[in-house]
Amino acid sequence: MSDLNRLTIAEARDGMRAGKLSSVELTEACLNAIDGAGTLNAFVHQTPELAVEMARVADHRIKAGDGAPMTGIPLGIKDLFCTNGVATQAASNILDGFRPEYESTVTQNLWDAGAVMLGKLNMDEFAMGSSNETSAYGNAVNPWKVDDRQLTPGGSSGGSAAAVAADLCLAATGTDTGGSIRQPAAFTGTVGLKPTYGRVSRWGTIAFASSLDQAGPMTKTVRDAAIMLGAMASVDPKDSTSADIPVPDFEAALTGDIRGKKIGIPREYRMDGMPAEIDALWQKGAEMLRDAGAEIVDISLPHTKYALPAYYVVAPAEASSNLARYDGVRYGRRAKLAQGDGVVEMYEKTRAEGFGPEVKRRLMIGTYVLSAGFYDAYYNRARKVRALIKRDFEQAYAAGVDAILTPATPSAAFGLGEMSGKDPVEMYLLDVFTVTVNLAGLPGISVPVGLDGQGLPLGLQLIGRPFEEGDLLNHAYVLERAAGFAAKPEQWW
Ligand SMILES: NC(=O)C[C@H](N)C(=O)O
Repeated sequence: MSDLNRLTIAEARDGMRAGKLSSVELTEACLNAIDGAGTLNAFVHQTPELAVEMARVADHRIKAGDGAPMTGIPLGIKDLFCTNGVATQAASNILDGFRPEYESTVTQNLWDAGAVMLGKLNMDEFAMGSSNETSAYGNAVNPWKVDDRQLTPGGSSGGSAAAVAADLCLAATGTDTGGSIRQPAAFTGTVGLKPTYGRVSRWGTIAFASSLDQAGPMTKTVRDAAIMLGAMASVDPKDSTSADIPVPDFEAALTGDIRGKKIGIPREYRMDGMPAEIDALWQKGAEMLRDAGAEIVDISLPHTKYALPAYYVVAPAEASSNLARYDGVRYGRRAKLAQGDGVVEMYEKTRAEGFGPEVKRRLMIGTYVLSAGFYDAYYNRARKVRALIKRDFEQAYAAGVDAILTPATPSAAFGLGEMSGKDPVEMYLLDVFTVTVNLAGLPGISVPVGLDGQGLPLGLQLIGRPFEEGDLLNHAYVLERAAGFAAKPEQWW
């Protein structure tokens, strides 16, 4: 079989179980694809020897009849997950040289299930950004391209999205604080699932904004997202926000039957100036779900317009606290000091040269909104707005809505460099459809549904009830099948 790297998780799993291919063959196909894709700058640290070793173990396990659904599946890991002995930098210079002495719960769960690590994936620095351009490694590149215009794969999990879209791995891990899984998935024609807050352990995942961060799968299909979430999720005593709710079989929830389900279309998401293409795609998506037997209802989420400002207060506030630990003493880089420099100069110089401009901007915003005179005016007010946003969703679900359909992004992927130099708020506006879901702690999934006029992928977002990822995935599965999105980027790299 050639092009094994193009397989989905489900196809590879079934092939390995049937003895038609081995994990070593699959892993080697991915390693070759990675070698040929340097221009995409998706993988930033590779672990080829470890990968082949893990694949060998997986093959033995499958032969012994001890395989799990993820056994032998080669994955890319976002650079935000701590991996024991393997460089982990959160795409920041301040973590240059950091090799964790422990494994994040998410990656440990994946390795326990028999998955294979290919290496670490590019991202925005500390997951702050929507274009991958804040990465200390330089940005990853979207495998989709129009003429000679190179495009962003989105962010912050842009390396993960690029790697999955270009078939460098079968799937990848991502994290999502305000849209970092769903937006890059939409920009690359892949599937990205942000689980309910608390479904997946945050232990060992480098923190950005702890009350919003959630890891999830980035895959080629909805079925793969269901399989991979099952392996990533766990009840973890090491994370106090891990929910004590058993992990069900998400794949079994993919019945393809959504007859009688109620899908909400929130009127506040129909923004002024929304491109006609996005609006048309949204309507088409609603029709697909209606044709599958669901009832489409108009709903109101009245506090939506306050979500972005609330997010860009809460997230930087939490980041300023979380990133205080990078002081040149405990992790990664320490600045060169001059004669007579004391500990304060060491902190200052290390942080000044270690953090990039976007991270510094957020740390300053965060410190400001938490400072004595402004705490009530900004931080407390944002927390109250957050509670109202959460209540909007609760009311919709209490009224019988099963899932909510919205666009995933306000546009298709934009050109690299097109946003830089502009007001940073323009980039923040791209998160308009996704941040509400993090503020409310809900599960959300981006599904590729169509192409824009230039031939670039566009995604729709489905938002589900808390801890009902199975039902959400089933809605996404129906949408995926109806849309029949089969386009792939032409290989130019
Ligand atoms: N981390 C994320 O979810 C991405 C979001 N655009 C942010 O910069 O905060």
